[in-house]
Amino acid sequence: MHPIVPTIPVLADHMPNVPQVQALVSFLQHEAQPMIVLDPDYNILAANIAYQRQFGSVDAPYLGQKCYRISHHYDVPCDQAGEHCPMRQARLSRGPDRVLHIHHTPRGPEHVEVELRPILDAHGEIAAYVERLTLVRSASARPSGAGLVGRSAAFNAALAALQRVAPSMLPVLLLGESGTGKELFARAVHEASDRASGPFVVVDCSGLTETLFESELFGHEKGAFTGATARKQGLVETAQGGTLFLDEIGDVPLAMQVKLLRLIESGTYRRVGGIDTQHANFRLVAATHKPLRQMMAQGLFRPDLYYRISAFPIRLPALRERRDDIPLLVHSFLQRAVPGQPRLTIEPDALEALQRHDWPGNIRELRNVLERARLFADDGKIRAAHLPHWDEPATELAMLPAASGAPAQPALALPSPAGATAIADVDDAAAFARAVAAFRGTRAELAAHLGLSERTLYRRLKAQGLA
Ligand SMILES: Nc1ncnc2c1ncn2[C@@H]1O[C@H](COP(=O)(O)OP(=O)(O)OP(=O)(O)O)[C@@H](O)[C@H]1O
Repeated sequence: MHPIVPTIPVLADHMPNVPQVQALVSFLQHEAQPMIVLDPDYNILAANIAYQRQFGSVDAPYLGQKCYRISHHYDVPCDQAGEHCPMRQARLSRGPDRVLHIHHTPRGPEHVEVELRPILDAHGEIAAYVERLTLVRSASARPSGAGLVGRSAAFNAALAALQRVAPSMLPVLLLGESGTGKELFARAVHEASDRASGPFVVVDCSGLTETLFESELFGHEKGAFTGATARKQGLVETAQGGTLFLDEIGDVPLAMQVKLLRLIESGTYRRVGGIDTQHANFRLVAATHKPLRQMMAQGLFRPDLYYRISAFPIRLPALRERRDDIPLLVHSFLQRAVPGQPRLTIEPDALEALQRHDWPGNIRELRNVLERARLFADDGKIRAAHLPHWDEPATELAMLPAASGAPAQPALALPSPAGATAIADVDDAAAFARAVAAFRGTRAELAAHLGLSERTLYRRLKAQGLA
């Protein structure tokens, strides 16, 4: 029996009579990555086997179709629909262009990296284009039970930057408000890099004293200080061959910043109490919600360290800058069903209310609001009445769902007297202190209530002398 050799589908009538293009089409057949050949008028002339497998669909023939129809369901090229069109760019520069798009695929919308290269004929004219498509697995454009989700322009810009930098060894600096997903992004940088099979080590730089910071990071020798009964491996050593994520780098004490700089510049360090030089091997990702440039001007952050870590800054958008993503995030979180509890759905009025809110606590706050609403959704449907009353004056009671009109609610022992501060006010130090004083519950509950991470809450408490 002869094996069946699949042939590359080609739109023969439209194939340019250019030998290079024809040779290319047969060459592409054996490429592992999905590729198509386009004419200068956006028509798909040929597609390789990998493309057929990943993007082809029997119900939607693509040969002879416009690429923007197939990938975006648009009637006009991407640039006329408000998106970046790589063909337009490649035509202008006569060189390759790369862009991150969301494509319709047989599985639904997916993030795809598109690279387009023009093919020139003997006269130097563009005869065709080759488009290579790479599925981006770092984030989902559909509701997903885990990982990063998003598809708004602001999210896509951050994701495109992540895709660019991940394969390199450049340090990455993630900048964004609390709860915008800095840790999740850092993990995604690691997973999209060559070091994905190595360790991903998180160092929380906040709340660590100088001595603790040094021994946590570099480890210590036996007998280095009272209580050092054995040699301890530091986090830099744990991160060997992987990624070291320095979370809240803006909180590193000045005296430690110089040691951190030395580590990053020389790739070497010494254990506390040790004399041998150790060699580090990690990729650095750092994050902060603090204005590092401003801190630099105030003498609170070393410029040499700043320039070292900020080679590739990525700004993570606040949730209010990516409101289009709220339905997607909501459906993703509702998918993350609690074991033993039925899946929830959300009514349009609730979704609208969520899209109107400003989300000072960002995605973490959204998760918490949904977790709370879950407790009131007796019939499995989240309604606007199950959400906090953001329109009312900022009191703790306004954070409770309405008593009237809402379906019977459990008598939740939700903390707090009226007059305590709600989420929107926590940037104000006095209001924050009042909220803390008025709150009755655990630290974790207080953090959830304020839309802060426990770490951020701890930092704020310490900074204001309330810890
Ligand atoms: N794009 C996203 N898709 C899905 N979940 C997200 C996304 N971004 C953040 N989250 C979720 O939001 C929560 C907060 O994210 P994360 O801890 O990464 O934020 P952060 O910016 O590091 O916060 P902090 O600065 O307070 O530590 C987590 O539960 C995370 O899983």
